[in-house]
Amino acid sequence: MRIAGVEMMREIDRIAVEEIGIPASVLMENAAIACVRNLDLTKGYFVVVCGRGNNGGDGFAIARHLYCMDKEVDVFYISEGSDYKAETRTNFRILKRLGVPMTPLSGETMWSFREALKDADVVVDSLLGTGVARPVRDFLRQVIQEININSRFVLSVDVPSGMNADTGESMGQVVDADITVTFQCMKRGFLNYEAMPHLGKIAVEKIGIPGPVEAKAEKGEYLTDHSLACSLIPIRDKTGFKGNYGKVLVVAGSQGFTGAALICTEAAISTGSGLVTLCSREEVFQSLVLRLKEAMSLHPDKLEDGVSRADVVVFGPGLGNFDVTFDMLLLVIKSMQENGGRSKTLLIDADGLNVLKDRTEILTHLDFNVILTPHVGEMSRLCGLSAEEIQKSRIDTARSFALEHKCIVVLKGFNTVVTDGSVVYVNPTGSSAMAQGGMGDALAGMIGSLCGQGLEPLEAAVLGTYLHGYIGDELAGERYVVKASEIIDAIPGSMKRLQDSRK
Ligand SMILES: NC(=O)C1=CN([C@@H]2O[C@H](COP(=O)(O)OP(=O)(O)OC[C@H]3O[C@@H](n4cnc5c(N)ncnc54)[C@H](O)[C@@H]3O)[C@@H](O)[C@H]2O)[C@@H](O)CC1
Ligand SMILES: [K+]
Repeated sequence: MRIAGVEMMREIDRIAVEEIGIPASVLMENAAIACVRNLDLTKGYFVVVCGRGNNGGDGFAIARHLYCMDKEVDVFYISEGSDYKAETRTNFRILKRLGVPMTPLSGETMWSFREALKDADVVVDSLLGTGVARPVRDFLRQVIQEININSRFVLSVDVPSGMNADTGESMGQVVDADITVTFQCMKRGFLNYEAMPHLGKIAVEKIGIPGPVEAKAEKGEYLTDHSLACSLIPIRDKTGFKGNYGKVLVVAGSQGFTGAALICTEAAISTGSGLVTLCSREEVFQSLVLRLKEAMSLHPDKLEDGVSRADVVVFGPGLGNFDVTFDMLLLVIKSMQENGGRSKTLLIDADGLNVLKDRTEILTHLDFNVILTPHVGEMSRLCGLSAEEIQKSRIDTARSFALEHKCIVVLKGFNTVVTDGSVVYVNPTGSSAMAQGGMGDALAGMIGSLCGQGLEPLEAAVLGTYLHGYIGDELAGERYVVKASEIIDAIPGSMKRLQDSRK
């Protein structure tokens, strides 16, 4: 599914109407029907609050549909504007002629508006959509406050009124929706954490604009679809043997952090790697060897040999933020440059990222694929921006870092951003039930494993993140929190189910 900002939505609309010839009134009608589909029609009394733009026009059309269904509907509108666009005016006039109760909002009608909001089973918010162009002040601000204080359940049409659909920021006052029915594409601003409390559940509804029209205006930003993730799961050949499914070398684990090494290694095995080897720091090597079953072990003295044999190196979980970790990373990089280059992938996670602070230039001229999997704190150390700055612009931060350093960035957190600098996939799965130590180690092992099984690094990162969160969501249905080891146990079953579901 594509992600769009305001300018892209306008362009999609323009192409659909002007170049393809789809009447704007058809789009508005489809938008209204899509909203009605998301309303609880067992309810009887609806209040629709309409602004002056086409968002308001959607609201007038929604009110008509509800009226046709014999629902009790009250429409409140900002004012009868001579500036209505044609489709909005048409829908306004139809309602007038039908005799649907319509009240212009003003100081005098505020009392009856408030009472209607309190009585309504559902309030439809179509005051402002993507066209919010200036700070929300004075009267409109008061109208939004009344909606927030008095409503039982609010459906926002396209965008919670007062929210900037590009940034997710409040323009002064924002409607608190229970559900936001947004049209055609996921709005970019909805992915900012600041926006989330206002959005409620998000339903992205097509309104009759064909995919190729969207594609003409697109900016290479997508939400990972379930169907895309399912299609990426590698098909295992009946005659395949372990050598076909990738040799993954995990370089992980030091004193106090042996769990990270084991989790990462086990995750790679459970995701389907043919051969997984763990190389740990000397002081924990012996104890870790005893705990490995399917995986092999490699003494750190043999690191170079191990790298030369591996297809993928996952470097960093639990290695410690020490000079020796940086030295090991340099050794890995040198060995990968000398042995195989292009066909190999290096995934750097956790302490592998921490030791890159102020040294990221070493990533820029490598012959092989590099994937970085930072959480926001690690990203902050890598790029020098504060955590707050990054959280406000997660997509842009990840994208520009990936472009500059010629690598793939997986910026973890809710709505993990996966990008190679050219395209962006935002991951919709996962939740704070997964916010525990070890989760990132599991993700690193999963992505590394998928690279070794032949997926392009970007595909591996997209699928790995999706799967990781998807399994977490499945488990969180029955648990307060989900442990990394539970994710690992569930990987093979979930991959099989998802793969079978595409048949
Ligand atoms: N393909 C599309 O893009 C479609 C868009 N539709 C709807 O059209 C909406 C966009 O319509 P518009 O561009 O007319 O924009 P809006 O309806 O979002 O708002 C524009 C109106 O609000 C006023 N306004 C803006 N900021 C204000 C503020 N802070 N305080 C007071 N008034 C303010 C403007 O002067 C203008 O009259 C979408 O959100 C969607 O709901 C649908 O009708 C279907 C098709
Ligand atoms: K709205």
